[in-house]
Amino acid sequence: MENGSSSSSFVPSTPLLKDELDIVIPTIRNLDFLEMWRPFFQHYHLIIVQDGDPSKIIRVPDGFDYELYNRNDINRILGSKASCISFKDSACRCFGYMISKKKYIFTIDDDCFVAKDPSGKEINALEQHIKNLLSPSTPFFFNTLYDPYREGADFVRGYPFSLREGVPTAVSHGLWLNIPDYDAPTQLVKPLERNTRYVDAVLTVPKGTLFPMCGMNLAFDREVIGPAMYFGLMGDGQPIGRYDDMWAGWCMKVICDHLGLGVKTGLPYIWHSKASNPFVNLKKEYKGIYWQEELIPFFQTVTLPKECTTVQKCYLELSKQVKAKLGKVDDYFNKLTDAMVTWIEAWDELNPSVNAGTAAARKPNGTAK
Ligand SMILES: O=c1ccn([C@@H]2O[C@H](COP(=O)(O)OP(=O)(O)O[C@H]3O[C@@H](CO)[C@H](O)[C@H]3O)[C@@H](O)[C@H]2O)c(=O)[nH]1
Ligand SMILES: [Mn+2]
Repeated sequence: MENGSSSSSFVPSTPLLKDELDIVIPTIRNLDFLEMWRPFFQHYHLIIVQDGDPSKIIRVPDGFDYELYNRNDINRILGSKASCISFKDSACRCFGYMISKKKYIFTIDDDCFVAKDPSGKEINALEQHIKNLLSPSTPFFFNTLYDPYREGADFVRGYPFSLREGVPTAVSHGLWLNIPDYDAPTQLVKPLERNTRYVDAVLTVPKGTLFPMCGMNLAFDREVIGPAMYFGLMGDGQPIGRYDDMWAGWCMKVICDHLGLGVKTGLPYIWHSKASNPFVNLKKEYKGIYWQEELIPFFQTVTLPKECTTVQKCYLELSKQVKAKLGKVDDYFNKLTDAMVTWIEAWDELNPSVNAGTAAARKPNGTAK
């Protein structure tokens, strides 16, 4: 493991959650992209998860405070439990979630840059994620004026007052201008399509609704939902890739719904600069494209018993249901359920004190059960 830092003469005003948030970056390349993020990131601690060849030297620009973990570090720290951390896939990023000691995580890919809003102003994506996480969500009743807690908005007429307190926000899911996060078939059919549409909105994903969570520009409350953010078994030696964030998003969402926690999507945007190879992506994704026609009905019908009052208990119960109901889809899911259990064991080993997910389950009227 490598630590890096160098003094900076600039004395910043104290950025929001400066000492309570880690930025997790999975990478196989040099991190020159950080230069563009410097004004927004340099006061935060980075956790760099170096994938692929551990002997490769990853260059980190001066002036950032970071810790870097390669595969040798992961194997040394987790021992046999390292088997649950993917290799040669961005799913490795979840090791950064586990090793962090902070309350919040923001994860970003190294081909994501600072985007501009329609006025031409550079978007501080991290600041927007923090705002999203620090304000409540409204999963039980849809507000047609979008985020009611935002400056210049509110709950509209007919919105039940008993629900206006909202619930704690566990996840903030950001979006991307330029290269959209399309699956390989769509990439192949629409190779030149670029996302130029900036939608100035933050929405709560309603309770009971799943969504395709992308890991490119994502933040979450690690103490509330961290153990559910396992990015699965992908990449080297696995029959599937590019479903890491999707798997985590489906598991996370059913657990958030059960515990009465909120998930937001929309702002902030980042500028996604590089389209990965659609043919390589098709090879990684193709099993996922047909498996998910069985996975989605499974997640849509999952129920967790009321005894599942922590994220860990929910996750272990979910792993049992995956084994029982998806093990017959493909033996991969039996391996995945074992890895889900290993992930929780490793999480609890590295984080003995934080008993995540103890947020009281909330009844629809917003009061604890
Ligand atoms: O083997 C690898 C490949 C890449 N990385 C790092 O992961 C991110 C994403 O890589 P990249 O931008 O090349 O790929 P995308 O197709 O754009 O990624 C999106 O698809 C999802 C696939 O799971 C992913 O969550 C999305 O972000 C970069 O930082 C690479 O350096 C890696 O660690 N190992
Ligand atoms: Mn990318």
